[in-house]
Amino acid sequence: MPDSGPSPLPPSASEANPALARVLRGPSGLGTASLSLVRRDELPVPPDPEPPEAESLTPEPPEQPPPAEGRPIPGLYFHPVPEPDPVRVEEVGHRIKRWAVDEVEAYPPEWEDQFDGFSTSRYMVACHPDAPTVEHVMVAARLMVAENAVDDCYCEDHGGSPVGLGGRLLLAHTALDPLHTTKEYTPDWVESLQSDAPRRAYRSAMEYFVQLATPSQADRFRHDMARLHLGYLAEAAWAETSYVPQVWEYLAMRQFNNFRPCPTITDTVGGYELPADLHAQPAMQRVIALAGNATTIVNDLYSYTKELASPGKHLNLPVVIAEREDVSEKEAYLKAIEVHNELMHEFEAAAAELAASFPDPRVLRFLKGVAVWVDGNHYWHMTNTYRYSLPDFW
Ligand SMILES: CC(C)=CCC/C(C)=C(\C)COP(=O)(O)OP(=O)(O)O
Ligand SMILES: [Mg+2]
Repeated sequence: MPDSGPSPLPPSASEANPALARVLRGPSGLGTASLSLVRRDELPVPPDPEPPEAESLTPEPPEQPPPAEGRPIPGLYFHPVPEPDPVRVEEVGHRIKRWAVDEVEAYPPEWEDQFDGFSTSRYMVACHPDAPTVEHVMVAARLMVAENAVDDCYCEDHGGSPVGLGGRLLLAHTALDPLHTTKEYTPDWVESLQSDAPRRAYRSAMEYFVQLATPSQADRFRHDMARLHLGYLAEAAWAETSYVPQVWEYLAMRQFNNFRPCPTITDTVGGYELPADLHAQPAMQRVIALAGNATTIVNDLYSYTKELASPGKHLNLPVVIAEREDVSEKEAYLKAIEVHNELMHEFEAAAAELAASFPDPRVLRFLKGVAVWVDGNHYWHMTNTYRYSLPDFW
């Protein structure tokens, strides 16, 4: 298996937990090379536009973009990641914009700044350093853009609303999980898939995804997307009645309205398969759920000020804790950090336990892929200063 760089854990944590360190290093030894089905491609380095001057023949080191900015939330438990490969970031950036603009018309020209500010390519390259080709990263990038188009256009920022959301989500879900019906009604359904940006994006992103995924990986993804849509519906139902859930109820909703569909495609994007019966093991399901929950509470923390500034009451963990536990905004935010940290520790403990008890190389590589996704997700939130800013609590 290609090593994707240094372990995302600081040495002390890896040393303290050899099973976890092994998970993060990934499988090695006889037979494990075949777990990567495709070799990682290298992008050609573009030629210099000007031939070098005679006096400047001393080779200059290649120019690197400055490291991304952003500061971590004080007290948050996370692992730093290496800066994502800049050549890949640029290439994925070009390709994803071409896809979004030309192939699926995912957004109107006036949203271009927001599309660029989202930095899909940096996000996905950071989360999938073991993808064997740029096209593998693109599969994750298209799905990410499509998922955000649905969230923005149906649920939130760009004209979304809780009213009628169930119908819209169900019809969009058929772009992932096709309708099988009579000849008379099929053309109407096919036409509907082109009728708005979320459906065009879902349909196209899924078409690319199934070309790389096995049938069981595609089915896993459909199931995770149904979970996500269920979470959106609970959030919308509470918004319609102005219900502020209890903290545990909020956490249950956020386990579904969750990043889960992103880390669970790590094997498809990595060019191998975690077989369905291993994916379905209860211990694996717990690891995946904890990883999804930690990554999603990271979003609640980094997007806190953005959501406070948005119209109406936007639920996130600090907001719900403040209201339901009758504490100040700052106390609630600090408690939400503790909730996140406990989820992260539980995730790592569960992953280490599973790795030790089930040292199948595909399980180890998948666990590593999920752990790297968790760290890349934190990196993206921390460095996305276009989108997020920290509250003034320290
Ligand atoms: C990419 C994907 C599967 C997203 C699904 C759920 C989702 C939109 C999030 C977990 C992000 O939460 P939120 O809607 O609060 O996003 P922002 O805070 O607006 O970035
Ligand atoms: Mg948020």
